Amino acid sequence: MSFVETVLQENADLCAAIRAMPFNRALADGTLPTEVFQHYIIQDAHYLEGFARALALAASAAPDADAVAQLAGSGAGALHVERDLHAHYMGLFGVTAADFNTTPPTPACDHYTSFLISTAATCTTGEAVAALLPCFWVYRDVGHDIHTRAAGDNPYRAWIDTYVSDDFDAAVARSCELSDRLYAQASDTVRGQMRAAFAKSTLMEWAFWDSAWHLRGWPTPDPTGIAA
Ligand SMILES: Cc1ncc(C[n+]2csc(CCO)c2C)c(N)n1
Repeated sequence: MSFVETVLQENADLCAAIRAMPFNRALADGTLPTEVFQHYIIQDAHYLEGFARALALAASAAPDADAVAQLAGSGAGALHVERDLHAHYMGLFGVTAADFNTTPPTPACDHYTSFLISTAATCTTGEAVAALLPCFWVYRDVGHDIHTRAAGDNPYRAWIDTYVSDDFDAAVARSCELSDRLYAQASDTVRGQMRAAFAKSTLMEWAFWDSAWHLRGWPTPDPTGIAA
């Protein structure tokens, strides 16, 4: 079995749980509370920067020119496409540059981007590419699922349409092909590491939406609870 076939089978329940999340149900029927989307879009802009950094790092260590071109191009492409989407929605939902600049990444966002960056910096290209793949795969999966159910006047229509476009499908296919190619060339040890990296990032995709739905930030220690 190819890498993609293997990990989709191994993570089928998790992917189904992601499609069923309240955040994604509310996105599909257009009832996602404004406050939740504002929180999400700021965190997603932070995520995107970390994701692009991880791709650039992975590109620098890739085993051949085709992989370097794909990873470096994908990082630049991601920043262009998703930044436009964020700018559109930040404008629509009244999120200002000051709001973004004064809102740090949440634990869910920070953990996910830190994982991607450290994997790209310290592990094999196979592992890095496997860690980066759920970003593409999960959004394609959720995008198609929501698209079939979403109402025409849904305020999140532009968001949904981005992830069912032919361009996005082609980008997902290229990421799957690179993962399959590196998996086919990898040792059993690296293959296991690639499957684990994919599962971990998929779980962090779940955690990212869960955190946004609950408007989670950093815990704030109670100074009165500190022993004298
Ligand atoms: C937490 C989180 N995960 C994945 C994506 C989707 N995404 C971000 S960059 C990129 C590559 C090309 O557009 C894709 C698919 C997101 N927005 N937020």
